[in-house]
Amino acid sequence: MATLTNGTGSHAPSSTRQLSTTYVQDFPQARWKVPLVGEARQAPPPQPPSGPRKIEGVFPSSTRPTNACRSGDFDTSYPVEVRKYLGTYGMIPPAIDNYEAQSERCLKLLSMKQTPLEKFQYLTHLRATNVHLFYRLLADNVKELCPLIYTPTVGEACLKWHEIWTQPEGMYLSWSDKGNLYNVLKNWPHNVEITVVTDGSRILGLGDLGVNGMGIPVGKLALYTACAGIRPDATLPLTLDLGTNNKALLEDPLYMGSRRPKVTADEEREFLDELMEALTRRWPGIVIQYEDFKNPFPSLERYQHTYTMFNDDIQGTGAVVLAGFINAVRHSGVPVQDHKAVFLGAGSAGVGVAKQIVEFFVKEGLSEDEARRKFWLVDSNGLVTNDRGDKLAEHKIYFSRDDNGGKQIQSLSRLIEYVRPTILMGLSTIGGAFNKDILQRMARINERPIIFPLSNPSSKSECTFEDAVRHTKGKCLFASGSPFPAEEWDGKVMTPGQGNNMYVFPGIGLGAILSKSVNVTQSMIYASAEALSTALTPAERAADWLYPDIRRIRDVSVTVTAGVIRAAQAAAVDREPALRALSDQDLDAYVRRRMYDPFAEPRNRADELAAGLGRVALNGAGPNGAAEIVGTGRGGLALGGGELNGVRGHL
Ligand SMILES: NC(=O)c1ccc[n+]([C@@H]2O[C@H](COP(=O)([O-])OP(=O)(O)OC[C@H]3O[C@@H](n4cnc5c(N)ncnc54)[C@H](O)[C@@H]3O)[C@@H](O)[C@H]2O)c1
Ligand SMILES: O=C(O)C[C@H](O)C(=O)O
Ligand SMILES: [Mg+2]
Repeated sequence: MATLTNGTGSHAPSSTRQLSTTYVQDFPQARWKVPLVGEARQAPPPQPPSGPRKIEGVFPSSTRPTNACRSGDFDTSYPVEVRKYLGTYGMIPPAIDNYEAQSERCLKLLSMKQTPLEKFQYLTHLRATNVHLFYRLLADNVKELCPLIYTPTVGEACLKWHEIWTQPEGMYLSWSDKGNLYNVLKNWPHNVEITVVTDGSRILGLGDLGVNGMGIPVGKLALYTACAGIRPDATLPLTLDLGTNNKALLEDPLYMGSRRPKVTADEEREFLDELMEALTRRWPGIVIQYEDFKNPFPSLERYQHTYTMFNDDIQGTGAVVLAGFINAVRHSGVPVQDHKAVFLGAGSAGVGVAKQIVEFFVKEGLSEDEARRKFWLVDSNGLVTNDRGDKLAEHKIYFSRDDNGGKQIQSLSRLIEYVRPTILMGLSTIGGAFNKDILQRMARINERPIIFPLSNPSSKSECTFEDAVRHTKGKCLFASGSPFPAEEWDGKVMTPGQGNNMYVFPGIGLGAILSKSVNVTQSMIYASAEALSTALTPAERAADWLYPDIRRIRDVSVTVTAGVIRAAQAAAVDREPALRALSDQDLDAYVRRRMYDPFAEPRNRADELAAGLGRVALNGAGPNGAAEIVGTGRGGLALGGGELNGVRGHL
């Protein structure tokens, strides 16, 4: 049987590489029967025979993979012989496209879709029908397409998931599967290196969406592939169906999750205990990213020292905001020790970010207590203080103020006058909370106010970039969670930073995979922030940017990955000693080599075919007479005379 390639591109030399038979997006329904406890598993479906493929015109069906929908195999850039090799000959329109034609067709189709959600649906369809083309298109148009497959459009897609769902794209594990999770996971046909898991209980700033939250793991993992080159078939989007308290969804006949209230915290913990064990038994070495859980602190504390896992909303967000903060502090002209921060929102992201910045202040020479006291956190009950009279959630206590002199400040504008902060962060899910008055106050107090409205999606952003520029008269140093267009002020184009964890989680995950880390340590998270903060070009810095151009995200992810690997080595949690000996330059090159390149896919298939040529020679001439294959890189493949990677063959 053809086996899967390693998900990060850690292939054998291309000539001996074997073909991936199926892709995440296109598994056959019949294989998805879940065995009940004690029930014998369904007999596996017939597999293509192992050993070299026969290269003979159209393959007899017995030698073809059983799943006829291997989406990457239906690439219209494959020449006739590759199509025959893959068993897709006759199933694709006859013309052999080059990438330019493919891209033009896709972008035309995309432009015909009226709304972002329709564009999201088209791109979902493209991924399901030609996964490599989807990633080629994404690589070439990352700035334009990311907002359509990820934040903010993914938020709308999650709200409507039960109405727009067309095909499986990941796994759902239900409360009723408890005790049987490992068996259910066995249904997943691929070798998984990374999973993103959510219980759907806090999807962006949109609240509890139950299994509609699946859009988030799907979107995050698409970025893992696009930004960090983790092979699509090595990623597993995972949604826990543990009930929902969203009444509207529970009453909606189209809702696709269990119709039960959310399980208790204790029950969820038991479920997660089993899940963590099952995932690592099924795929030893798997990296597990927690995403969009309502209260993610207990699970992070419980698993971070025993599994290779991290929480993106606490740690990834902390890292990405720290990176932008480091750059903003440089541009602000205010010395590090003189900064003071007001945070609207004291949840997983707010506290995660504040803790990460505390670590930075400490590295800059402040004592931990001095650093902690630079933060004034506000939640839905006002300023978080020791004497507020309510029982504070565990994670807020560290930042709770004891110097408020008995005063409980509930208005953000009064708090700003009281604290006179240099930094205003928004992680509250309250769209528009940074109104004109707030922004003007910040601009009166500071020469360069640092304004980070980080809530997602755009409708929940505490302010728009346009408002921030206008009401601070172009003085703000700005980053938001969701993307905003550039603005002009005083004849100067101002570009907003996107303080979204998408800049770091791909590199954290890839770094953990490549270094084979046993844990994801806090030092690895911190390293991702430091690496990101250094990844700007001189031109980007000169223009006061806080984050690198998103179009360079693959290069940036290499830098972040390398930083994470070095931190894993320093913490001695790595299990890939060979990487320790590499120079920094060689480590970068190694990371790049391991990344999936969707543009190389046509060539990879041709390599496989070329590798089969020896067998053809043994068997005699192929059915099409003499032909040669030429690789044309991005342009796909064309039949004709020439050489491919030094391999010259006749069919
Ligand atoms: N930019 C990023 O990369 C990024 C990363 C993670 C989370 N986020 C966004 O941050 C937001 C919060 O996420 P979270 O995980 O912390 O959620 P959470 O539910 O844990 O926290 C929300 C916080 O906001 C507070 N809040 C709610 N209403 C308020 C009000 N009227 N005034 C003041 N505070 C109020 C809550 O009390 C709570 O402390 C979400 O919109 C999420 O999408 C952004
Ligand atoms: O999903 C995002 O865009 C960022 C973040 O993880 C969030 O929860 O908002
Ligand atoms: Mg999140």
